[in-house]
Order: sequence, then C-alpha cells, then structure tokens
Amino acid sequence: MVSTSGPVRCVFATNRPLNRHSAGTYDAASDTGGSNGAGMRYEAEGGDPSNAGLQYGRAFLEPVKEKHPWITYSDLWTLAGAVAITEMGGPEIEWKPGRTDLVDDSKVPPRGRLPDGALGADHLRFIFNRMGFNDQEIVALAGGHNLGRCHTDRSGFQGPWVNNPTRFSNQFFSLLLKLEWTPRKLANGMSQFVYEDPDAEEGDELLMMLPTDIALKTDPSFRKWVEKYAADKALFFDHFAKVFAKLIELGIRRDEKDIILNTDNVKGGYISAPKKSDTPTGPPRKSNAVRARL
Ligand code: HEM
Repeated sequence: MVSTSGPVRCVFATNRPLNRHSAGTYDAASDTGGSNGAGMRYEAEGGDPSNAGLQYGRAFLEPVKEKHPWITYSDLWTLAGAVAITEMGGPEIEWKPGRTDLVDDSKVPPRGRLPDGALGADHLRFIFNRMGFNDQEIVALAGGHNLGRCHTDRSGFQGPWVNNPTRFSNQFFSLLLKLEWTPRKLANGMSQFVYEDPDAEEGDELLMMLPTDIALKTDPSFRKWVEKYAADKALFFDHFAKVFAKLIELGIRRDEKDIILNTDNVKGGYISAPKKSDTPTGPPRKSNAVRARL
C-alpha cells in the first residue's frame, strides 16, 4: 500500500507525484527546468513555497537511495511517482531511465513556474502551455487530484477531493460535475470550494475543490474533457498515462535508442548525486502559504 505521503505526493507531486513538481518547471521556449537534474535538492527550487510538503515525499525515498546509491535522484523521483500511481490502482505509465542529477544549483529553474490553485483557466493555460500541454492534457493531468489532499500547513487549502484518496480513479471528475460546490473562506483567508454534504456528521471533513479545479468545469473547452473523463474511466486512464509519461520526459531529449542527448548527460554522463539527509528539509510550514503544488 502506498500512502500519498510517499512518492505520489511529490507528484505531479505525483505524490502528485514528486516528479509532478520537479518536471512541472519545464519551459518549452527556453528549454530550461524539467525532470532532469533533480533541482529540488537545492534550496533555490526545494525551498520554493510552491513545493511546500514535497520534502516529505523526498525523505520517504531516502531508504531506497541508500540501498541503490547508483540511481540518480531525478530517475528515482520520476520512477517512484509512476510506480505509486499504478500501485494505487492507476494505469501503467511508461518510464525511461537516464536522467542525470545537477552537480550544483546554477541551472535550477527560476521560481514561479508552478500553478497557483487560487487562480483560474487563463492561469492554467499560461502555466501548462509553456510546458507544451494543450487543454485536453491539462484536464487529464488535473486528474492527479483523484489522490491525496490539501493541507492548511502546506498550501493553505484544506481537505480531500474524493472519498477514497488513496485509490486512483476518475471520481474527481464525476464529483466535480455531480456535486454542488459552495465557495468557502477558510480561517487563514484562503478561498476554496466545499461540498456541504447534508449527511455529514459533526467533525466530518468536507470534500473540496480548488478554484483551478472549478475552472475545469466552468471553462467550456476544459469542461468537454471533464465530461468525457467522468463518463469513461478507461479513456481517462489511457490519457493520464500518456500525459504523465510526457510530464516526466519534459526537458529530456533522446536519440532513437532512448539515450539522453541533453548537454549535462553528454558532458558528464549519468551522475548520481550523493544521498541527502533522511530528515525532510523544505520550505517552512505556513498556514497562509498561497502557492499551490502542482
Ligand atoms: C492543474 C494545476 C494544479 C494545481 C493548481 C494543483 C494544486 C495543488 C494543491 C494546492 C495541492 C495541495 C497541497 C497541500 O496542501 O498539501 C495539491 C495536491 C496534490 N496534487 Fe495538485 N495541482 C495541480 C496539478 C496536479 C497534477 C498534474 C498532479 C498529478 C498528476 C497533481 C497531484 C496532486 C496530488 C496527488 C496532491 C495531494 C498531495 C498530498 O496528499 O499531500 N496535481 N495540488
């Protein structure tokens, strides 16, 4: 059993998978960022408030790194995200090895390339078009929110999206369409949407949606895909597997034999960074952090 406090949080933090975020910095125009390098080992990227909470996913994988020190962090994090999604009932995701780790932080991408859950459809397109994803792919990727939950001490948002957040499914899409989502301001000032379940009992946690999740329902071009994925789980799994595989290949160039051609690989080969501390280190927990994790 894989919990979402493990590798999927990183995922698209996959845990939302860890690689979800490491790859989510890719800029197609300048060809910087992406899943090569494991830049989150450095304060410049790992300390970005948008990556709050991912330190737990990274620390979760340290025992694996200890046992197999030859593997690069960038391969380990992407592989862990892909495996965790499958283990939680999701589709098999094609994963290819060969990502190298950066030897210093001089090529870590600038902050501000990850999505902010408090915003809307234009913001999602601004962030994901830069990475090379179209509307269909943005909606499929957002299906990562079938897993896990929001934490007030990380993003500032609160609660899970679905009833069974350790099982990968298409429920996120069906609940997004089926339930009535009411705006709710949290004590920390953050605004999200909740389902006021009439059967909820005192102390039950309400299901939630981020403003960016609601934008998938209100924007007509996004909504078309939300409806398809809510109606057809197999279609969603197929599209999610493809788009997740694309996400973890962002910034990687390969030849016909799948050998990586990026400058860092050609110059230095497969450089595996030394093992880090087992203790999670990352951005300070803040109750009013406003940046979202991808
Ligand atoms: C569409 C843009 C996205 C936005 C704005 C966004 C935003 C967020 C936010 C605010 C959280 C809560 C973080 C916390 O408080 O712990 C979160 C969690 C999560 N996200 Fe996303 N995300 C996006 C895309 C994705 C993608 C593409 C994936 C995976 C494919 C993903 C997977 C997850 C998972 C699994 C969690 C739960 C983590 C946990 O349980 O700790 N998200 N996301």
